[in-house]
Amino acid sequence: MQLRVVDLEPVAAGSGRHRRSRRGRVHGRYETGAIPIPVFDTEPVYEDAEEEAEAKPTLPVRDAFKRFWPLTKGDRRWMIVICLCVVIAALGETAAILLFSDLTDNALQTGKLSAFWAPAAKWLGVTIFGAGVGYVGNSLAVWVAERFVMRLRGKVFSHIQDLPPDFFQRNRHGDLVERLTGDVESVEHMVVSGVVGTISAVFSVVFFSAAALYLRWDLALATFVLAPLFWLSAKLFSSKLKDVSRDERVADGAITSVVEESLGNVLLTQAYNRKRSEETRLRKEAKSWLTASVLSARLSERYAQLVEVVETVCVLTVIGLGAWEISADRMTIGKLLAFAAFLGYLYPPIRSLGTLGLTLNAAAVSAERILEIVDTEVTVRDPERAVPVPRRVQGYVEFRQVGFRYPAAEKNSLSNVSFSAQPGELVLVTGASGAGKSTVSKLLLRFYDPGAGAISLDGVSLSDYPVDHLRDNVALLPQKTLILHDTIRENIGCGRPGATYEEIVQAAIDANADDFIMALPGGYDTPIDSHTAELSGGQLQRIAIARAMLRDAPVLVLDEPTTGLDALAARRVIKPLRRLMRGRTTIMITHDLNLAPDADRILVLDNGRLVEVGTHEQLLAQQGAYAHLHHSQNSGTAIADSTGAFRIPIELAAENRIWR
Ligand SMILES: Nc1ncnc2c1ncn2[C@@H]1O[C@H](COP(=O)(O)OP(=O)(O)OP(=O)(O)O)[C@@H](O)[C@H]1O
Repeated sequence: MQLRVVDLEPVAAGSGRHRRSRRGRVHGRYETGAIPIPVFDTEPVYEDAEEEAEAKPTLPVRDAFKRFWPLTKGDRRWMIVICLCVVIAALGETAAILLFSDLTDNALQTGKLSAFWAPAAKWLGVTIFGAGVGYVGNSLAVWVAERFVMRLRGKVFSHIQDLPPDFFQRNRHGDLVERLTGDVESVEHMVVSGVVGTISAVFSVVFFSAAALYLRWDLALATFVLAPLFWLSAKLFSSKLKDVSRDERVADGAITSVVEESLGNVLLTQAYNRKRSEETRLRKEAKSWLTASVLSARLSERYAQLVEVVETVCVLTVIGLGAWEISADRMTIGKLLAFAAFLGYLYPPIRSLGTLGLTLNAAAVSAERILEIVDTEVTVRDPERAVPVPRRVQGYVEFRQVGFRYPAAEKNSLSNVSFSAQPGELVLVTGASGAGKSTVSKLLLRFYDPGAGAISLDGVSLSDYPVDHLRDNVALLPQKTLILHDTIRENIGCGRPGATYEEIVQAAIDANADDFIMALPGGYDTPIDSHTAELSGGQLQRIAIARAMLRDAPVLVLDEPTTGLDALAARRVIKPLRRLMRGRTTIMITHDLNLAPDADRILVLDNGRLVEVGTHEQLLAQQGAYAHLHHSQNSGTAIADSTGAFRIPIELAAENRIWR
């Protein structure tokens, strides 16, 4: 009938990848091996060792608790039920021990079997009842704790998806994953398990102390005097364990980083014969990890053994005192055994309460890390009051004196940019690397709102469109081909949820993708991802084009659609792209001036300013920035783009007029 619902001891060592979940864990009756390693195992895996060593929670535990407590709404009644189960189970255990004492004194000592049955039946009854209560309480505790984790993770996940692109540039993905997993669980240790566990520990201590006092108040007082020894042991080891466990986590994080980076750069490693140096890097980090984890294990073991010794000292002291009392005929053997049993129950919750502060501090660090996400403001929201907007826009785009600066940037990325695109027009935005081209696309998709000026679609400010509605009307084909880890069918189908199989196939046919998809053994049901070996970069791009076809948005934003493709692959992509652009307003961000003659208008950006506007012929005639860019490509003086790739000279494509 054990019901120590929650482990109050600090989270076990190891980073998220090596963490052992301790939620819902039930204390063992005489458990001394639960090693309270005071680890803040929720700090960023990727931070510098020095930085990490200094990380301390600056958020008071009480404030952290207040921020997350509202998430228990709806489950608080269950938490009360769990606490009731805890109280009943503690009472049951107390009763069982008293019955055991009764049984020993009345049945065993008197040697009459008839004296056995009544207390034995009561003891069995109490145990069965307690087992039922324990089962209900423990199951409920795990259920409530998991629901809290699910709710908190869902909330943070939902918020994170609305955050602007610069948030993801500032935070490493591995660290965000860690916050959504390990940190969320750590907060649960404070809010749900923490509350239930504290109540559980307090009631256990009260009942077992009361029973011990009832049995023998003088022996009970001796027990209480010895209890601080547990607290002293925890204190003796806590700071050392904290430091060494942090080192372990830092090393663990470093290993993860090396592996992640190495796998991500495997081509570089192989092409430049860096295998040895990568292995050396891993070995170096693995050595630090080994040292730290062995040290941590040794310290933990020493702590566990010390607690064993302390507990044995306490039990022996009490038994010694008891033996003295028995020899003087002031105590029965049954009472002494019952008393020793109470000690076995009493010390674990005392130990838990002693290390409560460490658990809460660890959770407060996690809470801080989660709040950093939750408190990051979503920069774009739906309009507060509904404005009538067309369901499907015509595609008239206008930028009016738009200025924009990224959060925390020192200078504007766009200044005073004005242009317009009529429905069905192709507007090409070009300029040197860093000129602000991609920023135009981010503002059009409303990842950010402009700091100055206005952007409108069909004459309605973008901020007056509900965000989802706007993005239904403006489709983005980004520079990096975005491929889901799913089947080809799903990858195309996500362009328009609910699209039929026939519509998906038609989109693939229009994107010149059907042939190579059907040549795959699994056809449209072939699972793919962005590193899939069966498909080339150009083929993946055509799947992305098919997705955009299916989306059928009146406005299209193409961000460097041929970047990363060789001339042949680029040529294969261009036909379907032209099909996609037909009848839609297209804003094409590109360095590649091969595409310029097709454009109705070309915008040349320089340092965030619009320096030239016109058709290909007009701008060439002007002999300005555009003519210079064009000349660079045309003369073979290849210019490097943001990715360091060099553009093909314009003659290459001009031979075939691939855009025509
Ligand atoms: N998240 C950001 N925070 C601060 N500055 C940024 C951010 N993103 C971009 N910038 C800056 O804004 C300017 C314009 O960037 P943008 O990506 O629009 O240029 P681009 O013309 O598309 O460049 P490229 O051709 O290299 O992709 C650059 O100076 C860039 O450093």
